[in-house]
Amino acid sequence: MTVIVLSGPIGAGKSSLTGILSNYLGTKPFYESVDDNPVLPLFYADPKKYAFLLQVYFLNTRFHSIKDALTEDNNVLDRSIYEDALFFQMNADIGRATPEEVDTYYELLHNMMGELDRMPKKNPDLLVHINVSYDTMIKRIQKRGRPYEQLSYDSTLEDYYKRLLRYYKPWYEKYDYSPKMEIDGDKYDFMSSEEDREVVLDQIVDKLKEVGKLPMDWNKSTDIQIEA
Ligand SMILES: Nc1ncnc2c1ncn2[C@@H]1O[C@H](COP(=O)(O)OP(=O)(O)O)[C@@H](O)[C@H]1O
Ligand SMILES: Nc1nc2c(ncn2[C@H]2C[C@H](O)[C@@H](COP(=O)(O)O)O2)c(=O)[nH]1
Repeated sequence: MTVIVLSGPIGAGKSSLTGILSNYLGTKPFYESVDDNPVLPLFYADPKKYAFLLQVYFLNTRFHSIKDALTEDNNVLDRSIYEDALFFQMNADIGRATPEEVDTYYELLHNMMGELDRMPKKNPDLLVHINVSYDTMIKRIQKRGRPYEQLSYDSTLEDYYKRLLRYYKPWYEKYDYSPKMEIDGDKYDFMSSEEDREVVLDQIVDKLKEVGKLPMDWNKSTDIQIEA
């Protein structure tokens, strides 16, 4: 069994690369609950009121996905549960959670992570982190077009997104639950350029070989599923 998780800021390309990668490797994609998430639009309309509820919602859905992913066969997840605290801490730091909500959240997170420790497989096999600059992030958010994520919806979103990028750098550096690698999301347009897509997939395949999750002589034409 091999579990790959994607990480990165909003609009970095996680869902897109999850689809491309799982299709390429012949594995199952697991997507974050976004378009069917009833709390997300509420959060963007009134962040202070809904930050805690949204976090509990995401934590719950992420916990479900990761439990499935860690018990099923090979798969790719479009965001890691390890990013959950990054989002909540950032929101708490800008005054969107009470001290009681902060304490309750961390206790809940601790309990849930304790449950994961009891799973036969505790951690993913590889984290693929997509790095993007602020300009790229905004272009992609515009391209995707969710109204409540647009800068025109709320003038404080510029600061929120810039802050999010600042939180991601130390988060990635500290991350040590599994081997990890970075993809340059500014440089590679893996959506429209076949050449760029190949480069990115090659980088991931090379890393999977390096960490012993693909045979060294694997190539797509051999059509072998990633190794248990
Ligand atoms: N590397 C890329 N090059 C060009 N467009 C991209 C790239 N990655 C994602 N996109 C586009 O940006 C938007 C956001 O991508 P998405 O995969 O939803 O990001 P995330 O899941 O990280 O929030 C989508 O419209 C997608 O087509
Ligand atoms: N406050 C939080 N917001 C979150 C969290 N995880 C995702 N999100 C938001 C950000 C986007 O608006 C949307 C989808 O995220 P993508 O990165 O997939 O575009 O949901 C979170 O934990 N807390």
